Amino acid sequence: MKVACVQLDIDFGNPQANFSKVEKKIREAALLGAKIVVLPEMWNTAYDLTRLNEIADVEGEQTKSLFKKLSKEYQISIVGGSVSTKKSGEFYNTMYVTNEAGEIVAEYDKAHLFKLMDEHHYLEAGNSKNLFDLAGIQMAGIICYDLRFPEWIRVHTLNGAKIVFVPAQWPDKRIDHWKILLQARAIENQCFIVAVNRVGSDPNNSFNGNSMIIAPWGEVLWVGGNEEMIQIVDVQIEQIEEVRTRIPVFSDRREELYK
Ligand SMILES: O=C(O)CCC(=O)C(=O)O
Repeated sequence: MKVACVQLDIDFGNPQANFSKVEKKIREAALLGAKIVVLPEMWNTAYDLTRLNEIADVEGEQTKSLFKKLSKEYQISIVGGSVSTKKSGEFYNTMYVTNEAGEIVAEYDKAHLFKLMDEHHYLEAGNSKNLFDLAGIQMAGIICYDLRFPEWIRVHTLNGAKIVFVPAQWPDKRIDHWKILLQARAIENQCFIVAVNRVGSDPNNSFNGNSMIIAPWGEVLWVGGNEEMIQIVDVQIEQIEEVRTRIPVFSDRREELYK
């Protein structure tokens, strides 16, 4: 399964520029042969939180319509990173996912809001899991800070997720945490992790990419540099079964001890 990570810079508070860049990048990834295209977090506005009322995507309509159009045109799935949305008058950090038929198969609001970047002052937290099926394979998506909650990823892999997507705007000053946590989540859950971070900077932070694709044994299949790039990796789903047979972590769990 060919998965494309689209690592990009984001124009602060300028959805128009970001929509046109993202459309171009998705087209480019599709023409390179990707079957699943993955974007970073809050790519429509970046963290311009004080202006969300003007710039957030109302009911996610612009995002959904772009993804549906491109998914149908190229028969690709899009794991749409996330966008800032305004839904029923409240603001969210929302991931949309489309399948190859151009149907929306997931809508997820970031569950753990990141106080260090003021999300809790401006956004509402989501309360639902994010499991979806693409090409007959169960997958899951979390967003950035959600990565620091191993139980949140575990609940998704216990429900069958074989690939966990992690779009982010993870600042360079904590990039070591990002890399170590991503690798740990892949090893402990014996699943693929596909993580896409942004590059560039905003008024408060700078971002150095390091997007990653990690195999269920923990091997880093690809790590991005510090600039915009599209990378396609062929993810071999059958590796999961091999790893889970070699070390049967899921059947060795002692659920009764974990309360
Ligand atoms: O947990 C971190 O260090 C970064 C999290 C973050 O930047 C976010 O959730 O937007």
